[in-house]
Amino acid sequence: SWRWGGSLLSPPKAPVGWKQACAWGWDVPALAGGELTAVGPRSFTGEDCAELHVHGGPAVLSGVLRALGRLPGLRPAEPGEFTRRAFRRGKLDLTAAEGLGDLIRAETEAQRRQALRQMDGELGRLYQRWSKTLTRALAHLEAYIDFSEDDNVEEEVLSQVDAIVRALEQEIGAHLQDGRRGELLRGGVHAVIAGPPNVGKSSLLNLLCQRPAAIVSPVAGTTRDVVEVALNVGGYPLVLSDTAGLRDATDPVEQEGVSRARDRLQHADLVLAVLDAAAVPTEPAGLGAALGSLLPPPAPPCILVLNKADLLREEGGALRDACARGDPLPPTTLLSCKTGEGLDHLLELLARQLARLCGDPLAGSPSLTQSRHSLHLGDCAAALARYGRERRRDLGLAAERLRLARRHLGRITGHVGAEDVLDIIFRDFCIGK
Ligand SMILES: Nc1nc2c(ncn2[C@@H]2O[C@H](COP(=O)(O)OP(=O)(O)OP(=O)(O)O)[C@@H](O)[C@H]2O)c(=O)[nH]1
Ligand SMILES: [Mg+2]
Repeated sequence: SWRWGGSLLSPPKAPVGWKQACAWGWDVPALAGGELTAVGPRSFTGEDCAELHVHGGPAVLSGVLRALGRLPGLRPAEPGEFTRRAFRRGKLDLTAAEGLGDLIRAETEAQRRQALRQMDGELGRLYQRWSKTLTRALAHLEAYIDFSEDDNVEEEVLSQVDAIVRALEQEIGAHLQDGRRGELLRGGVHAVIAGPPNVGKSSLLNLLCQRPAAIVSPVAGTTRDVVEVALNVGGYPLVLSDTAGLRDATDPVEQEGVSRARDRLQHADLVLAVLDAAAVPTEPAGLGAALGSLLPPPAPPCILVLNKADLLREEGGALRDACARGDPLPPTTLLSCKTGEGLDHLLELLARQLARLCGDPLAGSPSLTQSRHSLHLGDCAAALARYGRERRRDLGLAAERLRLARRHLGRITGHVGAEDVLDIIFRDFCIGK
């Protein structure tokens, strides 16, 4: 196959070899004005590949592509075709392919690290290990079913299988309950700026993204639509939404804005609750009550921002003490969107919360990164739980549960037929990879 910069030209049935190209008398190096590398089976796809290294100007690229396209049997690659071929030849499993897709799309350092780890196959190896454990348990169970009557297989084999399945069920359960760390890091933490009208929510959004993304005005009820920006805070991806001020609005358009704000709050991973520093109680209990009336429990993780600190007079000292004391408050900071005072502290609190939500992508066992994985793992855990229930009644049925659990694991890594997901996964790749 021919690999050309960002795209692949390859006939599906009759790969064009280097010798064939030479037989056509096609002087590739001269055409490309650069070097040609033919790689053996140790290439990305596992196939013989040729890479043309040429100058990257658009005219040169389209000229070479046009020339290649005129050769019989050559065609541009489908999106993700390289990776699909690598998968078909067993060079990588589905989780690694997904990791590669994430790596291509990674926008922050932490995302890059997580994707790289997945692409290296760590997540795939974890699921493979579980799959092997299940295969072993299943083999023992089947041996018991087939041979226990001849007394060749001891009764205790059954309790060993039970113990293996229970341990695996627990391990999968713990993996599933990781607070969606991997998914949050992959898709970005969705944080919502919420608070009463006119406290400086839109000013805060603009300050954090360093541009006038949202309209700011002294009129209470200015923001109605949700304004969303994507940010990189300390290497972690943050999707920040500015929302309408929460109040019992009479204007129907503002009412719709408030309803959208509440909807966003319900799905938020993190809330930046903004209050006017000059209009809040100065002791922690009173502050906690003000926050509680804004965000009734169960509230998502939150940072309390007391804005307009530049307008504070003598009450500033007491508020500063309250912020430093914390408990019973969430992480709290004084801020002035006008002067920038307190911004460093807010960014520090934000980075800390993001690190807590997303975790260290390099620490511990690799995180679950896709809802596709959690779906299959959930089904796998459910099958293991049913094994526990059915095992005393019907060993044959219990064995079938283990087979089913193993199939679900196999669908994550692609070792069991997963044709329907293949199209979706590889379609999402950039052309040529
Ligand atoms: N002095 C002072 N004024 C501020 C500060 N932050 C915002 N303001 C002013 O407060 C007013 C309201 O600011 P916005 O950012 O529009 O407030 P909001 O919370 O988005 O308001 P709504 O969209 O109406 O809910 C504007 O006049 C801002 O200039 C601050 O830190 N200090
Ligand atoms: Mg606003």
